[in-house]
Amino acid sequence: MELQLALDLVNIPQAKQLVKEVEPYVDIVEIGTPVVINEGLRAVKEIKEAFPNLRVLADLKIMDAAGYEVMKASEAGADIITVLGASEDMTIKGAVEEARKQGKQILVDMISVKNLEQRAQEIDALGVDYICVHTGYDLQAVGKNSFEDLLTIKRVVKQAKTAIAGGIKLSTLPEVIKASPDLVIVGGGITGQEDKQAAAAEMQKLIKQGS
Ligand SMILES: O=C(CO)[C@H](O)[C@H](O)COP(=O)(O)O
Repeated sequence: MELQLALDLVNIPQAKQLVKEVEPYVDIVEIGTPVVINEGLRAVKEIKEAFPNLRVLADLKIMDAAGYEVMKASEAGADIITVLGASEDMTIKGAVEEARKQGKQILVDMISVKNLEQRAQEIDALGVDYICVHTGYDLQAVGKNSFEDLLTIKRVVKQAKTAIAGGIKLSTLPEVIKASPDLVIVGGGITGQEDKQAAAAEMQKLIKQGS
């Protein structure tokens, strides 16, 4: 089980400072969608250059023209690029094909997918690297989480690694760990804490114990 730090509400200097604080405790750094919108793929490039030992995920949430976008994110230094599970199969296939050419990985974000069980099986057959259940900020605001969805994909996904994102905190991490996802993605649960290093360290400790 690995830990991914999601950076969503920061600029590039703030992102660098944050990663510096928690670097020993995380496996992957996510350059979140809002950061890419604000700063462009330059954010991916700068973080990868500053922290070459960490894997960097570009959360592009690709919905179309995946080959081109995966190529651009790869050129910027991303190791993993996200594509939406709600997109067409040919989009996801295009993403996987380009990622293979570039030696990169694809994480499919299942945010807003209604027929999760069936869609996860279809996407698993397309050869993606990760399938991630995700409760976005808007549904988190009305008290939703993805814990049940994680159990669903754990049951049906056979090839891809499984991941979970959306509002995970230290208090809810044990429940997540029990379901044994391959990847736990945490944003505010670390970045919103006074002592970010302590939060990340504690999370890594729980994850290692549960692995
Ligand atoms: O992709 C995202 C929002 O669309 C976030 O990066 C993801 O939800 C993790 O952040 P948090 O733990 O704060 O919910």
